[in-house]
Amino acid sequence: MDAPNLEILRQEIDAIDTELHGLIRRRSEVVANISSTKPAGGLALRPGREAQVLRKRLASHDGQFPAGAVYRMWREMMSAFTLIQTPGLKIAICRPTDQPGYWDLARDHFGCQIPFVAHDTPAGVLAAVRAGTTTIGVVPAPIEADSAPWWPLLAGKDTTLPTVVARLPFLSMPNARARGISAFVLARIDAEPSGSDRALVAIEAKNGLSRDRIATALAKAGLPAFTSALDQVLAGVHHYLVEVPGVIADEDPRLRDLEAALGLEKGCAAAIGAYAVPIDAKA
Ligand SMILES: C=C(O[C@@H]1C=C(C(=O)O)C=C[C@H]1O)C(=O)O
Repeated sequence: MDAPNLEILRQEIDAIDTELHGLIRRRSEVVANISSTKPAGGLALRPGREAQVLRKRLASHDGQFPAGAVYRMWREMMSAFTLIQTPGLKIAICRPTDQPGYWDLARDHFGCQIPFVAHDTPAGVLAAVRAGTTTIGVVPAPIEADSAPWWPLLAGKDTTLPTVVARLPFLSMPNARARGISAFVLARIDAEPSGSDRALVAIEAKNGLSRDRIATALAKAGLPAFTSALDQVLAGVHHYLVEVPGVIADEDPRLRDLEAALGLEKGCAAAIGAYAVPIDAKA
């Protein structure tokens, strides 16, 4: 068999690149049309839709080119399109100097175009997100050992409080620093369903609640069984973070039934957001 003609093959690559580039510019025009339907001055981010786009790409991918590279190309593209639609968009990241891994998580997700601002604490990120509508926050995922957890604060009623809208990594990257860590994305928009999601419910109680008691109350309220739960005692008050399948709006009447089933006052159970189940979590 004759050796492949490099000149011809490279001409083919050039033709493919021209086509790909043209498609990206065409996609940009479609995004501009979508953008014109969105309210001005807001955050043009649709995390549920983005998760659907990515799941579709990864489900239909095969061949030698790494799925992670496809994923990152789409993340770069979608983040640039979010930036084009959202003047003033910024990412506030909790990135203590000794934990660079969170920066990698945020960059793998939000790409290289959106300005990033580093903060030392989740409280700093939360303040930045609350200061305007176009700052998205990235904070470490909750852990039980945390002495100053950020998530109980999201249960408040203040309109500047953000919700959890995504969990990172959606797909982990092989060369990210500190693999195994996760982060939550906070934004001042409502969480939206992607088809496979986890809703976060924060519960505040004066007295401790057992996992069994919470499980029974969830069932009584017609809510799904929890997939994870963690607790924290802050200034003598017990806080629980319960994850259940789906997306729950804060006005969902099942939250009021949950409070009743737990013998708590109205407002003690709050939906604080939801995230698309990461690809990694299913593997
Ligand atoms: C294009 C949109 O805006 C953003 C960009 C997206 C994209 O580039 O595919 C998807 C969702 C949004 O975060 C949209 O809302 O569909």
